[in-house]
Amino acid sequence: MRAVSRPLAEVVDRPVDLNDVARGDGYLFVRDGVGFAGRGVAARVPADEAVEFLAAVEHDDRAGGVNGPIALGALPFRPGADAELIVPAVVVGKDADGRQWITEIDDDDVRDAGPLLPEVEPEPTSASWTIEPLVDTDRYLAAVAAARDAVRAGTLQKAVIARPIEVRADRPIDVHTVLRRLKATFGSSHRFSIDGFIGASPELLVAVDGGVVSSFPLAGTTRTTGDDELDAKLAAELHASEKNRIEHAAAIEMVRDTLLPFCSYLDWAPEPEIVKVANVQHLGSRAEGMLSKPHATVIELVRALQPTPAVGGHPREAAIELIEQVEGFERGVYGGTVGWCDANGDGRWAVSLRCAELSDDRRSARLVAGGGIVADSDPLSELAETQAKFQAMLSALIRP
Ligand SMILES: C=C(O[C@@H]1C=C(C(=O)O)C=C[C@H]1O)C(=O)O
Repeated sequence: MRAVSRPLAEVVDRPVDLNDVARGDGYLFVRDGVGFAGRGVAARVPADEAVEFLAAVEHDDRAGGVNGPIALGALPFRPGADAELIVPAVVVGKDADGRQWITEIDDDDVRDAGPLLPEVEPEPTSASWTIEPLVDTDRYLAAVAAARDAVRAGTLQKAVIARPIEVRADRPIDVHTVLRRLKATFGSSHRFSIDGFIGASPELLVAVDGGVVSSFPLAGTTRTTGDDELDAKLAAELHASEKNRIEHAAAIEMVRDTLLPFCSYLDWAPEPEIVKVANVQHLGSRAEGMLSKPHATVIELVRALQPTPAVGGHPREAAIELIEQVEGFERGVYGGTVGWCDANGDGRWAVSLRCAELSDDRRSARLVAGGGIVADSDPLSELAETQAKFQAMLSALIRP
């Protein structure tokens, strides 16, 4: 397989929005205008073989030092689960320095990727909607209580309990329109679209960029209200809350302990910061370090980290066992990770949160949200937290 990369300006003479390249049938992974949009499928490869596969592609880099072909996709919640990544036939990339390029797989048997930009604007149509819990609220509340009791009994330090809902529309959901809305409201979150799996995750699991590794685990949540003064007060309470500090510590300690053996050094912010998105605010702790040489690929780091206690719990095995016993549904890709890698093993992976899985006919979507449970967790407050988290996708999907 061969690939050619060129400056985007050689191909298009107008500004390109990655959401328009991906639209309803392509691939997207972007945050703050930096990332990729792809079209067409050149190959599907097992995630653990993706870096090797890409390294075997002959890359003619006429754009000068760009990533070249990439593989992107989603890995399920369950650790080590098989997953395939997609190598798009055409990829438009944008980096933080403002460079824009296009990489095309130059192969006869690659499926037609269609025009790079849409011929028609998406039409934001209105529809009527129903929303239904897929697990009874009582069952969810009992699951939270069971997790809390397990922590009180000393079996666990923390477990994340989630619940699914289903949104149904009377006409197909237009993914292109939804992606544009997510960009408008959640521009700084990792926005993704992969075969009907769409979302806007605020949480970076891990990124590798030329030997530099970073991670930004989030855990501990409060709401936003639209009133900046009140939001600041809620943020201060979150920062001071013992319960949320315990939830947060479990997540960052695991991420740090997992990354350290791969690193020559790793720096941590001494205090968590507040990460505010449109619907909620979190405690987050940024980490950055240098990988030891020869350095691990981003896929190896993803496999080691995933799931962190931000979505699973601590200890991991006991938490996953409890989750599977009490939650009452299959998580699938929720709580997994979504991202991309290139031939050098660089890449960026977000935790699969604030997301929706669309049905093949795109008339329904499953949304899942959860929260970390510790000894002092209150089931009804946790229910309210999931409702706040659902707002991210609900506000992008539902426009009656
Ligand atoms: C589990 C979710 O979010 C995670 C759990 C958090 C918490 O318990 O406070 C915060 C951010 C995420 O790491 C979700 O959005 O479904």
